[in-house]
Amino acid sequence: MSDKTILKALRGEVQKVPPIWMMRQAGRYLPEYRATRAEAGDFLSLCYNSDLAAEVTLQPIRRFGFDAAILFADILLLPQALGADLWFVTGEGPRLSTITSADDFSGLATKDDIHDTLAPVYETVRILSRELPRETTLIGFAGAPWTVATYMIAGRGTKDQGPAHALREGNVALFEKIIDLLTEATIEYLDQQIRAGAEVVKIFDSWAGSLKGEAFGKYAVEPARRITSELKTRHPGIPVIGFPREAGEGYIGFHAKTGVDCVALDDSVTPEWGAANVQKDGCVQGNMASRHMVTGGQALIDEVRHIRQAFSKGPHIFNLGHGITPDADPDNVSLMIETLRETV
Ligand SMILES: Cc1c2[nH]c(c1CCC(=O)O)Cc1[nH]c(c(CCC(=O)O)c1C)Cc1[nH]c(c(CCC(=O)O)c1C)Cc1[nH]c(c(C)c1CCC(=O)O)C2
Repeated sequence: MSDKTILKALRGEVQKVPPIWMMRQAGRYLPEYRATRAEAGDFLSLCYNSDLAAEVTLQPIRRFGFDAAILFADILLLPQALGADLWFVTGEGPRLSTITSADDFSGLATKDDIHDTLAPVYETVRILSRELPRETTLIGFAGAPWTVATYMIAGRGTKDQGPAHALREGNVALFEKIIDLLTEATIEYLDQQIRAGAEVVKIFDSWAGSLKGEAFGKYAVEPARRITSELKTRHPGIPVIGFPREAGEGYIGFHAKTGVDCVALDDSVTPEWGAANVQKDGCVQGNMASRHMVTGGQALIDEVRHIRQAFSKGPHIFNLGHGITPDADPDNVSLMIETLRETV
């Protein structure tokens, strides 16, 4: 059994000091990231340059000594591998060709055609599994089908995921074909990441919170369950982290319904609520507000201690509730880690 702290937490061990990593830990708040990104040319070129993608993955490990490294890539590389056009508009975010008709859908590739495009990502994973310190866990990831579908249908990020909800209500057959294709392609994508050396995989469902009631069950829970169960059949024991962001009540029972080993919590729930309602079923990850990485000070210190204490009775991986933002101060990241690791 591995003694890596992240893997221990995922096996359900309660540790005196919880392991820590941070969503978007490789990112624009770090000067060394901005330099490597400039060397690559643009964000997508960085994602597909295995040496430079491995380099930016390692930067926050060298600087801060996090317990886990997350593969540097993006959830939108999978739609690109399926044939969608993808580009990033500086200061605005991603743009994609849209999928809103049966014709658009029939132009997409199949789940087995994705690997030529994604081969550099698998190579990044192989480099990282050689170069990471032995105590650091390597996390692979993909977007959840619903979240990826919201970008493919709208062609961009949306506040309320309106276009995806409209398709779900107006043409459920087409909508479900998109979800099925993404579910199957995600299984193949994560399978290859695991073969290349990912020790854990995380499924990012950033827009799960806009699915309510039955729709949450069908399009957030069920795809996560299918992906998790198939990966665990192919790779017995592979730990899976689910992140149905802003699911609220939907977090309750998510471990059991999907089979994930860990549920990542955003900061719209309190750690006390998370401990009582979610951690009782298994490991949780989270959930400090990202703004503390901008504001720092005593409030940051108090909040790290508060979260650590609230989750101290069960398995816990310390993290933010969402990604760190470009305006964050790296010194606040150091302060968070020092505070967490102080003995109490
Ligand atoms: C929705 C989503 C995307 N990408 C991702 C999600 C799900 C998680 C979340 O909700 O944040 C996930 C993601 N994106 C990135 C990673 C790498 C690993 C990590 O450090 O966490 C991961 C896991 C790098 C990235 N992905 C992106 C950046 C910034 C790109 C840059 O360097 O300019 C990084 C480091 C770009 C991106 N990628 C995406 C958007 C909307 C944007 C633009 C917004 C922004 O600029 O922050 C799609």
